[in-house]
Amino acid sequence: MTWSEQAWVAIEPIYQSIVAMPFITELQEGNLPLEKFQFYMTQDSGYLEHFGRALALIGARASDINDALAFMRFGENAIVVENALHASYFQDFGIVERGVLEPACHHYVHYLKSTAALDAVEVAMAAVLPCFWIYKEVGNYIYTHQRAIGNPYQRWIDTYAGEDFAVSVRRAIECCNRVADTATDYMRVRMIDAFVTASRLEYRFWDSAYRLVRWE
Ligand SMILES: Cc1ncc(CO)c(N)n1
Ligand SMILES: Cc1ncsc1CCO
Repeated sequence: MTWSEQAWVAIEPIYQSIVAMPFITELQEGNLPLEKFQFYMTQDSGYLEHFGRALALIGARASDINDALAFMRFGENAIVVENALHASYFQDFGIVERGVLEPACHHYVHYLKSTAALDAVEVAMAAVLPCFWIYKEVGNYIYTHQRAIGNPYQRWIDTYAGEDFAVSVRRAIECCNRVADTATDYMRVRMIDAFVTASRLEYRFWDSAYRLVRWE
């Protein structure tokens, strides 16, 4: 099994709980309450900025120059997507400002930034992979299962189900497999652990948006 196949097996139960969660089923049906989507959008805007910074840092630390270039571009794209959210989705969904990073988002971005800064670069690549891969799978899942016509969240679905995003996802998976190929068994295990941790934080991110979890 390749590293990525092994990693996906490790998170399959988490992925199955993600596609079953009300945030996702209601997004798919187009009946997710606006307030929950607005909460998600503001948090995701903060997420994408910090995620972009973490990706650029991984790029700076990558051993292979092509991996460095790939991750710097991912970082750039994440910030471009953030800017697009601000320019259009915020207006479309009546969001005035981003506000603070609430607990789930705060936890996730700081996990990614500290891993990118202080852990082995292979582990950092594995930690950011769920952000690519799970979104792709969820985007595809919603796209193939949706029945609603005129879904207000269609643009979100199209972004992650689209081919541009798929290209980045394949590239990120390929980087992880390549670094895993020459890594020690111990490093490969730490990469899996990081992949699992980030997948749990993906679950939390949606769950907290659904429940509107804010700082006390
Ligand atoms: C929380 C989260 N994870 C992954 C992505 C994919 O970019 C996103 N936009 N938000
Ligand atoms: C993973 C990811 N999410 C938004 S942009 C980006 C990098 C894709 O190039």
